[in-house]
Amino acid sequence: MAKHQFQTEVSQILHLMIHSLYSNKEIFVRELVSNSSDALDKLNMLVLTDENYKGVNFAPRIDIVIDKEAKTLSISDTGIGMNETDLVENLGTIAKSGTKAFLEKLSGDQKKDSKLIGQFGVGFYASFMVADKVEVISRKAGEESAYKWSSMAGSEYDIEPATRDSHGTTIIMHLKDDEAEFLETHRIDSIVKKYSNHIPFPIFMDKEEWVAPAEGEEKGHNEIVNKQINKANALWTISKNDISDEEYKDFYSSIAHDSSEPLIWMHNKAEGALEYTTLFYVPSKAPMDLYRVDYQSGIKLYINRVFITDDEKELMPTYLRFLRGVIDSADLPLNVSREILQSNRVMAKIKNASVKKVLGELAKLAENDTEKYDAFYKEFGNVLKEGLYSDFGNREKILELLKLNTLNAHEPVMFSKFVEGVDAEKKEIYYITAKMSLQMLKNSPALERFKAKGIDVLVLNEEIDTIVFPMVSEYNDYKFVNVTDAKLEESEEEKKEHEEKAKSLEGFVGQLQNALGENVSKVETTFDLTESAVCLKVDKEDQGYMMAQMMKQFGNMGGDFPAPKPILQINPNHELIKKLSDSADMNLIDDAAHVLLDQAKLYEGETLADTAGFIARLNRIMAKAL
Ligand SMILES: Nc1ncnc2c1ncn2[C@@H]1O[C@H](COP(=O)(O)OP(=O)(O)OP(=O)(O)O)[C@@H](O)[C@H]1O
Repeated sequence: MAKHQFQTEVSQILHLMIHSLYSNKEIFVRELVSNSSDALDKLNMLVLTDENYKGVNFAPRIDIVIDKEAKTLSISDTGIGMNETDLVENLGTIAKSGTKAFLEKLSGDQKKDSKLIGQFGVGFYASFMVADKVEVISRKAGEESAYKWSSMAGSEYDIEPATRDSHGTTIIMHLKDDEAEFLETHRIDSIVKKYSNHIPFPIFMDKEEWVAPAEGEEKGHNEIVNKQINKANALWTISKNDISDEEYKDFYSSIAHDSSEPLIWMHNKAEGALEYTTLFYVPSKAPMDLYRVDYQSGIKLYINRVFITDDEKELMPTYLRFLRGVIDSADLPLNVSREILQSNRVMAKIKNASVKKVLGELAKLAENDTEKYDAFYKEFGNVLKEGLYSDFGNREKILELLKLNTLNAHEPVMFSKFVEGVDAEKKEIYYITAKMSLQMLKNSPALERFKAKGIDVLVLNEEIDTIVFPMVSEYNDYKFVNVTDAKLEESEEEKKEHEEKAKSLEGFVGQLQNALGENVSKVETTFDLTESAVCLKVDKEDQGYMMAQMMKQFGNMGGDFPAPKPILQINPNHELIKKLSDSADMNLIDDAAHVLLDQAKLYEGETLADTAGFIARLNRIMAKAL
């Protein structure tokens, strides 16, 4: 017998299973049956596509055996099985790099919630919630030797040679004394029906059945019969009308390893030139790895009911990575490889049509059920926005699904609703974007001229907004215009008045410019402000700005690159500017120029490089006023 040490993360998970999790323990059955089903899926594919497995007998079944005397519950399958190396790699380590990070992030309450187990991908270890000792006897298809893995949790496990008549795996759980409920046939029967009714393979168990008295007999009797206890029909192959909501929800739980109800599902059968079925679910809560690069894909690909992969992120675009479900098509070759999948025309067509379908269903939801849509948007709205730059073809549809804050509205509004209010002749969608609080952004001086004219503006304050919206230039025949670039109409009279005023201030502008020197690219008058004295504008002709934009496109979001010099705009109608421009005190003008520039920077959410200088200048100005 060879002793092995668990990888540290496995020990931590086992500790969690044993000491913290106590709600909803029954899901260990779902996890083990799901592993068996995966093992059968894998063998099925190999037998159909790999010469080396041609001789292997594929007789798919899962057997559950209860032994009340020994207090054991066993789950067996005739799947691919594991050899010694597989046992070490699969049941002694955790391959997924995200798992440790999740573990560290879990709060105390979350640690007690076994709903999260599936998300860790630690399904097998759930057996230790109910068992103090677990044995796994397995033989890999096509190999002669069998092995027994056994562990009582803690930090180590054993592997020794064993015997098994044919390929497959048996998990034997020695149940803890207070887990006797899992030795009751009816309990296991109902758990299987709840979570595993629609896995595509039959599950058998001994059940006691009443046999009526035969002729000549007085009394009937109970008999033990080995029976199939699940329906074993792949749910997505059944007609929509024959599936109840409960069945849809239970199937979701079994494929997504999530015990919360899904928010919505979309079941679609395409017939015609291309035949395929899709069943997609939107979870009600974001999976924990949603924002990790190594997130797990939630879509399983089947070809004519034969499982192909659940590890292909290209099946659906990344901005829809929250979807869970199944794609099944009869029009793909069974021995499809990852490379073929990615360049396969049939797959591309299925993907395109599926994306359109999902976006369409989401649009319907937005229209018909605001409450549900809001729940969806809260969890996945920001992920959806990623599609604005990654899925050019569907940009319009994605925009229509967004719910955004605007200058004039108190609550986020649907983008299409916002567009209805946009000037139908000018067709310009104005937006402002910066990562800061919504209130602060709404107070930006750049919005003052829009406030004065009552024009609504999209106020986009999420980090993702600052990345994607500058790349969105159009929506149908509307143009996206950053507020700083917007040219709002002014009358001939206004124009003349502005020109005159600007001319009269030329000298003062020059003084400010001299005072500020290298700190600005220039100073100019603006009539766009109503309340503020000054504001900053980026100089798009500035080389530094162009460089920063280029860096952004190459993925370095501005990084260490020096910020381009701003233009300081002054409001000639502001009391302060009026008084200052009349002053002959050059020291005062010098101090005020710097304070005004710092003030404008603070409005932009920037921090000041020279706080002490700012305070000293401010104090000098105040002292003069006293
Ligand atoms: N019955 C089985 N037959 C063959 N291999 C199995 C079986 N049960 C588990 N395994 C192997 O052990 C690995 C670890 O199983 P575990 O349930 O911990 O995670 P997982 O199944 O990979 O993830 P998830 O539970 O999220 O689906 C599996 O990926 C599989 O390779």
